[in-house]
Amino acid sequence: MNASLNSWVEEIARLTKPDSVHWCTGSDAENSRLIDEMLTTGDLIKLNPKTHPNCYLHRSHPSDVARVEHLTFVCTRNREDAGPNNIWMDPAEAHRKIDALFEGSMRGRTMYVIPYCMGPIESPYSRCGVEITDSPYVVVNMRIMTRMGDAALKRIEREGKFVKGLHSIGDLDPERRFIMHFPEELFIKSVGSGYGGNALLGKKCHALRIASWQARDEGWLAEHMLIMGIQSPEGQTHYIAGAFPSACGKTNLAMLVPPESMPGWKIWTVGDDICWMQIGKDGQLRAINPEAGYFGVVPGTNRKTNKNAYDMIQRDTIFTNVALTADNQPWWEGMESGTPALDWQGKPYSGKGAAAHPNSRFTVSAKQNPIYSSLAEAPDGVPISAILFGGRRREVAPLVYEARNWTHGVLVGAGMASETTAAAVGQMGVVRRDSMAMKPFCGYNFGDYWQHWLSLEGKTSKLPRIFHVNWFRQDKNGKFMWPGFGENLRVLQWIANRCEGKAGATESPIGFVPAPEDLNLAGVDLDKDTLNTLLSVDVGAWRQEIDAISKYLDEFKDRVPAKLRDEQRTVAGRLG
Ligand SMILES: Nc1nc2c(ncn2[C@@H]2O[C@H](COP(=O)(O)OP(=O)(O)OP(=O)(O)O)[C@@H](O)[C@H]2O)c(=O)[nH]1
Ligand SMILES: O=C([O-])CC(=O)C(=O)O
Ligand SMILES: [Mn+2]
Repeated sequence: MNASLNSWVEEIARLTKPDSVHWCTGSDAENSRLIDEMLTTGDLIKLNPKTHPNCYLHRSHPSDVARVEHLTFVCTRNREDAGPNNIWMDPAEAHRKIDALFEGSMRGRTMYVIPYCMGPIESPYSRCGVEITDSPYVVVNMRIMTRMGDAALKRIEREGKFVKGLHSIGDLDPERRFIMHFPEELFIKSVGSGYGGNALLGKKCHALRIASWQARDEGWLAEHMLIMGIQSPEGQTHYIAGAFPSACGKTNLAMLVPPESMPGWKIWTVGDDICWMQIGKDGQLRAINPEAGYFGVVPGTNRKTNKNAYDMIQRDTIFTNVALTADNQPWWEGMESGTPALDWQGKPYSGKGAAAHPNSRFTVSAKQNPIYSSLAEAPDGVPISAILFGGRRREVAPLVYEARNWTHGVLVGAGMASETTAAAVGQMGVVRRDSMAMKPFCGYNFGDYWQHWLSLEGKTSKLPRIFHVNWFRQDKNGKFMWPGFGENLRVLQWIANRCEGKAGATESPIGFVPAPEDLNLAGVDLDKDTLNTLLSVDVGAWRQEIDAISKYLDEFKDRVPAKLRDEQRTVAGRLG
């Protein structure tokens, strides 16, 4: 047994005073026992076993349904290292403040010790952690989302190094809720929330906030990206990584079903949320998915929009905050069948408002995905041909454009903006800058992060091409102009062809945009005017956009790389 791990666990037990300590093995028997206990306490509700075998519903506290960015801290010795993109607290003060809430917080409860590995156990790109929690819901979710238990513990004992995560649900009072990160200590402390992004510490806290810090030090990237393979009818596969903000389409794109009018195309999912990339021995940027499951947005999922996701959540799935039908089946908005009887809080559904919470989620093993890539567990990951940046923009951003080069692509990512969603507490639908979809997740100063991205160019000549996409442009009536979902493959086809030098494009001040004839639109229902709008670059609007990006960069003062500043001026110059 690893001595430092042991003494840390003992120290935490002295602080939190649980009734008992349980080291999780990850076994089926352990999982069944925890589920049975939660059925007894009411933490889980068994769903209809005829329609949804081994499926459970968890209802979280109504004040605890999403990530809480205003309560999420990055605690570095030097304030500037956390940057204006994070809320900072002095590490000593943060420890003091949060430890007071951990004092005796596990009294009457079991303390679970969860050794986990982010990434395939055998991959040199993977990293391990140990989460201590008093929530059995966290344990059963971590078992799906990570490689948890004995195999991870073995790797931790071998390596000696691991990220520490301490979590307690506390009393769920938002006044006593904090998600704190100590990147210099590889330590996470989270109290007062049981919601996924705040409580499954392997996910956002470790695999993004702490890992982004480690990645900068070690020369790799930890990103909020999906990873997918697109196979052409000729059998050529390109792997693409895509950064879209929370609830902006990563899961759906990663599991895309090709439209009937594109026979022979195949899609393979590698990951739907987090992507770790390193420059491989071959000079290619290679990606692994550090997760083992999906913690996905439920509303909107149906047989037409995302058949792969819909099919896989019919069994062995944990649902959080969905509605229920009269015969105990899960129900949500956009499901397109069935009727809700109880809303997500378990109250009789009144017919007013949403029955399922807009940020209700499913937790399911990646192994249940019918198109899970055969290379998803490859220790060396997959080679990335293209990186996509995208967001929800009802205006301004065209359907797709390609950056001129790496530096321009980094500016495109840095300047990204998107409308806020239900994935985090706060106002919805407000456009905000969300660099590389990492605004809530980068564990250090964005200025340094952009510099890190720029620096990759000096390390290999085989970097992927960079594109920006937007499926969310709206017409005057607020209707999405692009059909989205499976039809997004048409844009991916153009992107794959660009990577092979096979597709045409028109040069615009913001980059290369396809002309209508450059896209394969056979079989898609889209009128000419709509298509022209989707592919147009409104120079006036873009002048305002680049001004806004310039002001945004100003916030990062002297940490903004000069090269990024120059690039922004070049684009401004092109816009006139
Ligand atoms: N109109 C339209 N909606 C989409 C499209 N793709 C996804 N959505 C909707 O956007 C919402 C969120 O999509 P997800 O794919 O779950 O988002 P995500 O980026 O994986 O989100 P996180 O898990 O929060 O990081 C769902 O309600 C989808 O139905 C699209 O191409 N067009
Ligand atoms: O973190 C979560 O709980 C879910 C998620 O993927 C996100 O918000 O981006
Ligand atoms: Mn996410």
